[in-house]
Amino acid sequence: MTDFDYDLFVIGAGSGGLAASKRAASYGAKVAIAEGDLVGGTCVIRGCVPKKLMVYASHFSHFPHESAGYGWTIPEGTLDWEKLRDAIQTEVSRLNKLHISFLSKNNVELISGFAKFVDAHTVAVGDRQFTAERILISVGGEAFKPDLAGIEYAITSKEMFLLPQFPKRFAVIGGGYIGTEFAGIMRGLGSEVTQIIRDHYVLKGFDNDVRINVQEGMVNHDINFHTCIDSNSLKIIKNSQEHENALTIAFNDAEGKAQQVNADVVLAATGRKPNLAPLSLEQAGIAVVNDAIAVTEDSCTNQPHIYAIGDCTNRVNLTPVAIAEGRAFADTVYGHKPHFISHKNIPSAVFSQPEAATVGLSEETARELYGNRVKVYKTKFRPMFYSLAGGEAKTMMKLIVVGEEERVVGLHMVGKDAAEIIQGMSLVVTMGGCKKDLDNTMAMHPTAAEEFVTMQ
Ligand SMILES: Cc1cc2nc3c(=O)[nH]c(=O)nc-3n(C[C@H](O)[C@H](O)[C@H](O)COP(=O)(O)OP(=O)(O)OC[C@H]3O[C@@H](n4cnc5c(N)ncnc54)[C@H](O)[C@@H]3O)c2cc1C
Ligand SMILES: NC(=O)c1ccc[n+]([C@@H]2O[C@H](COP(=O)([O-])OP(=O)(O)OC[C@H]3O[C@@H](n4cnc5c(N)ncnc54)[C@H](O)[C@@H]3O)[C@@H](O)[C@H]2O)c1
Repeated sequence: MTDFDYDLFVIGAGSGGLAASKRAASYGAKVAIAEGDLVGGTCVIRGCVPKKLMVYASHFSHFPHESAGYGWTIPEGTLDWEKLRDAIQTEVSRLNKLHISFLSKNNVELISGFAKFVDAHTVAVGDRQFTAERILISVGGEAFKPDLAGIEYAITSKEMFLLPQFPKRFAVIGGGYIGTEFAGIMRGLGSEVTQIIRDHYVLKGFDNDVRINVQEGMVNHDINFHTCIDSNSLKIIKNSQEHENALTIAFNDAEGKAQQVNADVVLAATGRKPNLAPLSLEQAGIAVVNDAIAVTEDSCTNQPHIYAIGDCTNRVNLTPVAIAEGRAFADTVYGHKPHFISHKNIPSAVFSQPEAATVGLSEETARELYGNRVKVYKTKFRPMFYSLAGGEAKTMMKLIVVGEEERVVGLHMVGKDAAEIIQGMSLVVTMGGCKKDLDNTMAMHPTAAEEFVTMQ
């Protein structure tokens, strides 16, 4: 028996908080979860799920010309944006209700409202206060907009799902996951798209071949690029109503020459930051480092009974990671099955067009770590689908191996079904497999994935 209202109070019902609260309750803990917005969090409400549905929607525009080579005559279609937007919101709302019902089925009490610390064992939600033996912070992150003139005219990924009108011209600032994914989505849905980035290529931090091949594919889909721009010179100007487009982005290019891009909607996809300001962390004496909650390997903060998981800790900001951290916390603290997750070799996909997926080390990082013990196998080909469909689409696959035994330390792919293929292939890296294990695996023909087991 404790004198607290709850054994565990979870702040934030997103991917991590939902997973942790249900797992802790399954071990018999008395659990409450506070959510200030819609249950489901970034991934379900304004991230992975509605984004992937938009990716699917954007693929249909390729059908008329791709199917022509296969003998079909499918007329060019038109997009009803409001219908798509509302259908996605209906699905989001179904998932929101489903997650609420999962909480109640798992005996987790939902408390609606934003929570903040009163002291190290007390949390306030509105004018109610709750005490708990342990507290888990899983408040996620929010879009970060740089301090540029006119930045208030740019929207963030959150508003992309709720656009009142579909933009004829769309511009995105940023070359990370979100900018690159939305550039592809909006192009596929019919906008004229310009992506404005600070580097030579999108997706900094990924293997260079991935970066180059994604960008080449995007250019082939008629996405305009401004690369190596001077980000200090960026500004967004609101145009008068007579102007063809609502906004103009002005900036200097690499040579210092002034450039302008007109657009109806500008997306600032310039990174995300942990959502800590409303929490009053100082009331509980919780340490923050580089704008994120500082945690140990087992997700414990500097207060031994307060834990933090997911994007608010800024380790690897992906849904499966937040879920795994949440479950590891609950298993360790309430299930007496202590374990923590490894943040190495986490597979990830960018749902750009072409799609990219990766696990393990890039060639550049592998060479830094292992020098000339690194060997690279690489292939680039036109997938069979396009032999009749036409077009320039290519698939690139790359295998990074180390040492005489040729241990596989990295796998990278750009092209159709990259995410589905790399999810399966990631097992080789996790299990410490070698090139010979791939060689000993019989190919499945005709597939694109078979290239990974037949590369010479
Ligand atoms: C556009 C976009 C696309 C993405 N696509 C992918 C993808 O394809 N694959 C992938 O793996 N990841 C993707 N991500 C990342 C993924 O969404 C996050 O990594 C994941 O949601 C993190 O989970 P979390 O539990 O840490 O936080 P969140 O899911 O953000 O949940 C935090 C919750 O806490 C609530 N909250 C915040 N403060 C308080 C408070 N004080 N009191 C009460 N509640 C509070 C918030 O309202 C929110 O519901 C995407 C992100 C974005 C923005
Ligand atoms: N498919 C997925 O798994 C997926 C999809 C979307 C988001 N996410 C997660 O969300 C996180 C955030 O995504 P993101 O794309 O917002 O961030 P990011 O950190 O991946 O990219 C931010 C981009 O903005 C640019 N930038 C930053 N400040 C700028 C400035 N002042 N001027 C011009 N450019 C500037 C950076 O150079 C970079 O290209 C990702 O790191 C990822 O963890 C994952």
